[in-house]
Amino acid sequence: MGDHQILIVNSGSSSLKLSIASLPPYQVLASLVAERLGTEKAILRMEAPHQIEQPLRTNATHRTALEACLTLCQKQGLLTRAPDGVGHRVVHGGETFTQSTRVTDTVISAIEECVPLAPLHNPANLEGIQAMRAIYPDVPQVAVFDTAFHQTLPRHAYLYALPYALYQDQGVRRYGFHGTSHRFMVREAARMEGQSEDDTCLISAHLGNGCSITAIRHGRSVDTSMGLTPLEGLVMGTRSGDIDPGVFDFLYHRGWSPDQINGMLNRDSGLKGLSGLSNDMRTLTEAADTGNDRAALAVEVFCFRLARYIGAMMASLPRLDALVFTGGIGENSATVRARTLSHLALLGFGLDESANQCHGAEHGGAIHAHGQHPVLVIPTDEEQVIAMDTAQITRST
Ligand SMILES: Nc1ncnc2c1ncn2[C@@H]1O[C@H](COP(=O)(O)OP(=O)(O)O)[C@@H](O)[C@H]1O
Ligand SMILES: CC(=O)OP(=O)(O)O
Ligand SMILES: [Mg+2]
Repeated sequence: MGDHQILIVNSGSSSLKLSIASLPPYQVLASLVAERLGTEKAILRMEAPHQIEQPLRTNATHRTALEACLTLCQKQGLLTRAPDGVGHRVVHGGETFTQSTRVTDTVISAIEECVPLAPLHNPANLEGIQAMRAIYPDVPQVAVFDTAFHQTLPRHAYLYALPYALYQDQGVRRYGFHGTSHRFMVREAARMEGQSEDDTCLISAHLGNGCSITAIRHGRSVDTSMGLTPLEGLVMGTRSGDIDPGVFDFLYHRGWSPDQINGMLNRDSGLKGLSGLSNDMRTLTEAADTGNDRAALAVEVFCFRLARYIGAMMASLPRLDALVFTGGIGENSATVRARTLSHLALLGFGLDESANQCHGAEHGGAIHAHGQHPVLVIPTDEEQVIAMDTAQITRST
C-alpha cells in the first residue's frame, strides 16, 4: 500500500462522493456516495470495501452527508488516522485558477466569487471544504477545478460575440467544465494508443448527468461545449444545453420571472423535459424499446445534438487520434454511441457493432470499424486525478 493517504470529496449538486485512496500506486481503500440530498429520499451507500446502505435524515445537507460518510468509515476501521491531504472537486474557478491549488483563505474567497457562475455546484463545494477544514484543521486541503484544464482555450473559442466590455469588465466568456474527466481521457487515450500525452489529439465526450464535449489538440483543451455556466452545449439530464437566447425574452414577456426561466432551463429541461418521463438515460432507452415515443424522441435529440458537436469539434483539430466516450451514458449506452455515430458517416465514423456491445464501464476499449476514425470507450476516474494532484501538492508544499 502507498505511504500517502488522501481523502477525496466530490460534492455535486444533489450528491456527495467521498473516497479514501493510498498512493503510490493509486489504490482505492473506500468509496461512498450520498445521493438525493435535500429530499426525503436521501441515502448513503458505501460501495467499497463493503456494500452498506443506510438512509440519511430527511433533507440531509452536504455537511451532514459528509459527517455520516466519515462516521461510517470510522466505524468500519477505515480512517484510523488523519489523512495526509484532502482533495476537493471545485466546479468553477473562473480565470483565476489554471491548475489545482492548495486551499487558503484567499482561495476560498476566489471560489466564493464564482458562486453566481455555478449556483448548483460551488456552494456545495465550499461547504465540503469548510467542513473538512473544521474536522482536520492541520491537514492540507487541495482544490481541483473543473475549469482549470480549459484555461488553454484560445480567445476565438472562449469569447462570445457580445460587446467586448462584457468579457473585460464582468468575465462573461466560455469557461468549460468536467476538465478533470477530460484530462483523465488524455492520459488514458495516450496510453491506449501508445502516444505521448503532449501529442494526443482527441474529441472527448463526457456524458453523465451533466454532459460536455472537448476538442483536445496536442494534449490541451482548445474548444469545449459548456460556457459561462454548465448550462450551454449538449442536451443533459435536466439541462437544456444550447437554445436561442431569444427564448428567455419570449417567456419573460409572457410573465415568467428570470428565476423561473433559469430553473426551467437547469432543472426541468433536457432529457427530463423532452420525455416528460425521466432524466435517466437507462430508463429512457428501455422505455423507447417498448414503444414510448417521447422517450425515443428525447434520446434522438440527445444523439443528434451530440453528433453536431462532434462535427464542430473537428474544426479545432489537425488530426483525430480518437473520439472518446465516457461518463455514465458514454460508458454504458451502446445505443447512444451507435445512434450518434450513425449521423457521422460522411466524416469518417463507423462502429464495429459487436465491439460496441461489449465495451463499457467495466472494460474500456476500441469500438470503431476497420479503416474508420478510432473511437474509444474509457471509464472516467475523476477521483484518481484529484488524489494524484492532492498528493503532489501536499508533498511539495
Ligand atoms: N446501462 C446504462 N445504459 C444507459 N445509460 C446508463 C446506464 N448506466 C448509467 N447510465 C446513465 O448515466 C447517467 C449518469 O451518469 P453519471 O456519470 O453517473 O452521472 P453524474 O454526472 O451524476 O456523475 C444517467 O443518465 C444514467 O441513466
Ligand atoms: C459541471 C457539471 O455539469 O457537473 P455535473 O455533471 O457533476 O453536474
Ligand atoms: Mg460522474
